[in-house]
Amino acid sequence: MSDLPVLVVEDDSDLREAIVDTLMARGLEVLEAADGEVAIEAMGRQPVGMVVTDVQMSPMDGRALLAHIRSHHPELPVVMMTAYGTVERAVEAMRGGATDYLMKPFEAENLVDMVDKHRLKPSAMGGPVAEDPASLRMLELAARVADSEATVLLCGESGTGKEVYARFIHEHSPRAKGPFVAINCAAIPENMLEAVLFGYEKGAFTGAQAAHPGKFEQAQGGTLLLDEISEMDLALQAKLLRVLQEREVERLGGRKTISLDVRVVATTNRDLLASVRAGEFREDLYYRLNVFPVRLPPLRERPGDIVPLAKHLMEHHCRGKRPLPRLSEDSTRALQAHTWPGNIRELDNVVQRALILAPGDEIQAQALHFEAATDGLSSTPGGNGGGVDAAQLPSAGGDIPDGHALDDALKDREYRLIVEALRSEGGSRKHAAARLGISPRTLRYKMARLRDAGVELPRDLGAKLA
Ligand SMILES: Nc1ncnc2c1ncn2[C@@H]1O[C@H](COP(=O)(O)OP(=O)(O)OP(=O)(O)O)[C@@H](O)[C@H]1O
Repeated sequence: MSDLPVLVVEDDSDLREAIVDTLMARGLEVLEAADGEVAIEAMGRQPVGMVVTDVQMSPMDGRALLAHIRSHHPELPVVMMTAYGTVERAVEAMRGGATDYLMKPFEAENLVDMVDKHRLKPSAMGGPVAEDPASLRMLELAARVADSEATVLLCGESGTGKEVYARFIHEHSPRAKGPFVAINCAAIPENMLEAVLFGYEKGAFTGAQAAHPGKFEQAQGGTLLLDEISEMDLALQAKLLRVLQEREVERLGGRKTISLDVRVVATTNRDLLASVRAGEFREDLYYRLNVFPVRLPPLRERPGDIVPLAKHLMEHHCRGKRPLPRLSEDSTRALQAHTWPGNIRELDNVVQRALILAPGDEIQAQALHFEAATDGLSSTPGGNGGGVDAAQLPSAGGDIPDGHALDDALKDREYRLIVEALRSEGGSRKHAAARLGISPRTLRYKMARLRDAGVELPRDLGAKLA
């Protein structure tokens, strides 16, 4: 999505015009209002990325506007413009929850710096698409917490965008210039995870031919994302807790401790508190990670995002390859009617399939094939059980990747076997793994790899451990 507009609220029309012109000259989208009431109306019509407001206005002044914003959009950045010499006003504004203040008269550069520093920039660096009010609230929250050093725990179903939000938090934090290092705790074999996280010295174990810094060290000065933290075994959880408490790490086989300056963001698609109750996750680690929990709602709870996300994903996949097709009205309706158990990852798969099936300039509903396994059988408009009917493939010149047919067929077979095994064992990973003749860890690993490859496992499966 494009950047959210900056809302300028000022009753002095000359000053308002000057501010608006200054911001527009920098390429920013701007909305204007002459007092608090008009500003609230404008915010009701469309989301904004920041408010710059005067204090003294009528009928509704800046203080009342700020109070309204804090109760309706708690995380929206608000900069108050106060008259020179009224320091008390500035203090009062900050107490009322203003993000910052500008003392009048101010230079154009000060204004621009202030706006650049605080405004929400969802489109920057592939940031989250957020159009639904629920997503905007989440984005505001993420922007607010980004500014702090707090450990963040992002919880949400698989495919809701936890990693996207983790990056957003990093990119909007004072550590943005530092590294962002991600590690998927479920995708690394158990016996390797400790070495990967904490690093090792040469000879620490068979095969350690050279010293290697761990992910914690690699993230120095930046952010470390511990993805799927619930999948870490209890012994390693204890070591992780120690590292987080002491803020220092010791490489495997090493003797010196290395001080850490790393902000940690963790994600989970399981109810971590339930894992604590079940004795699978350490309570002390849970509380250490849960300093600032952010829940990412499933896509079905933010319907206003579905079409903007579909367009964003289409743009992403078409860039440099083909002109962007339109979504027909019936396909828009079908997208909105689906419940998206696999969330945005499922939407991405649907979009990619549609682009293959509809090489023209419009995507019709029959090109939309929803995941077969998500709701048992089919939710495809064409009622084909979710599978792609060969008759619907474009005859020639279609954008079908070649050279991966065997690979895809094997992945497909593996996926089906895993789903079948999980189904027959009522979702128990332990028993499904036994049925497949592999360890539960390997099953978890394969499931994570499938997810990374964009394959969504049915939501009702794969959540139980025993
Ligand atoms: N708000 C968003 N805007 C744009 N793309 C998004 C958004 N949310 C998710 N995506 C895309 O959807 C896919 C899944 O997102 P992501 O990997 O962040 O989900 P997740 O919740 O971390 O999933 P999992 O729990 O399975 O690891 C990615 O391709 C990501 O780029």
